[in-house]
Amino acid sequence: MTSALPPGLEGNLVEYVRGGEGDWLPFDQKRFYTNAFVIQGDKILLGWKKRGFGVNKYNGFGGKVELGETPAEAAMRELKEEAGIVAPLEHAGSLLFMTKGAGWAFQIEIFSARSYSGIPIETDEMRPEWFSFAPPASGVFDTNESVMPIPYEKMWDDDVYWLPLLVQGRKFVGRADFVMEGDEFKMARHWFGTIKSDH
Ligand SMILES: Nc1nc2c([nH]c(=O)n2[C@H]2C[C@H](O)[C@@H](COP(=O)(O)OP(=O)(O)OP(=O)(O)O)O2)c(=O)[nH]1
Repeated sequence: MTSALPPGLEGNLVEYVRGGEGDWLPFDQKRFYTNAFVIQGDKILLGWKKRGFGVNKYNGFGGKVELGETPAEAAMRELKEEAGIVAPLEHAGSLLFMTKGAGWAFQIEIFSARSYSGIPIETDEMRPEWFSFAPPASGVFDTNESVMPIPYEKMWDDDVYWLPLLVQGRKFVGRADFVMEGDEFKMARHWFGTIKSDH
């Protein structure tokens, strides 16, 4: 399917999902961030963000790319700083994330790994917790399950569109624009694609 890519995205992308309305938000520069997810069997490690941007949401581990670092180096550093573990991270996708009024965009390089060493620990920034991405044998999750399903309702609104691709090992590129509604960020428009050679 051919459709115009949102501003700021490029490459040989095939639309996977889009939604929302209104103009894409304008930006004049990108700032670079990382986010890393560790998978073990049918479980994924998320962290409950205890402070700062995205507080009180579950997310992968990540933050700003510092001067002189590559995104891959920053992703390794942040995973160690925020969860206390080391993992062979591989690039999984890219997300251009905008908030209304900022005037600049977050360029977030997303990484994943299927093994790790060390023991996940709670840090000042994150409380790590395992979640399941496989449906339980019964088809229904009950609250006595020791590992709960991925808590999309407590994550950024766009994650539900690309985290399943990450779990499947399919590379993705997307954009998500957010506006404030009361004291909450709400997604106003989004577009996600997969990379053509991936098909
Ligand atoms: N899953 C997901 N993560 C997002 C979205 N938007 C967004 O900024 N993030 C991530 C990218 C970064 O990992 C994190 C924001 O970085 P941060 O503010 O924690 O950066 P930092 O750790 O360097 O900050 P600090 O320690 O210097 O205070 O949130 C999103 O829509 N979905």
